[in-house]
Amino acid sequence: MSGFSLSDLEAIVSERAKASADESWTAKLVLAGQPKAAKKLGEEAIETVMAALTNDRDNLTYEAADLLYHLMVVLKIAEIPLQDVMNELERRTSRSGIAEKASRQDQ
Ligand SMILES: N=c1c2ncn([C@@H]3O[C@H](COP(=O)(O)OP(=O)(O)OP(=O)(O)O)[C@@H](O)[C@H]3O)c2ncn1[C@@H]1O[C@H](COP(=O)(O)O)[C@@H](O)[C@H]1O
Repeated sequence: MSGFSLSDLEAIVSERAKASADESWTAKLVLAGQPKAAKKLGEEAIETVMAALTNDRDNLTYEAADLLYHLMVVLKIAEIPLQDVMNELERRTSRSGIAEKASRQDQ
């Protein structure tokens, strides 16, 4: 497959958000608003967890794609650019997750 990226998906979601809700799932979710989109994200998260627990690689791959797509829609509705999330992830590369958790427990 190609080098399709989350950034490409963000651009698609942004474009399709402007389409008619009759012909676009993205537009339908955006029109319905964050409560509906976030609920859908939660459902996809649960389906992803179930797929992980059943050791079904194909299903986990499929559900992870659903999850990432719905996360992009939720970020779009919240007007949070993917780059902001990447910046936060980049900021975290300076220390391990274990060290970060320990520093919060010190507080
Ligand atoms: N990546 C996706 C994507 N992943 C999932 N979905 C839709 O999300 C919806 C999920 O609804 P459901 O929960 O009913 O589906 P489900 O999870 O299979 O349901 P179960 O049977 O598992 O309960 C379905 O309509 C899927 O088609 C997506 N819809 C759109 N995209 C991307 O967004 C683009 C624009 O899509 P539209 O906005 O629909 O034009 C597409 O070309 C894709 O690139």
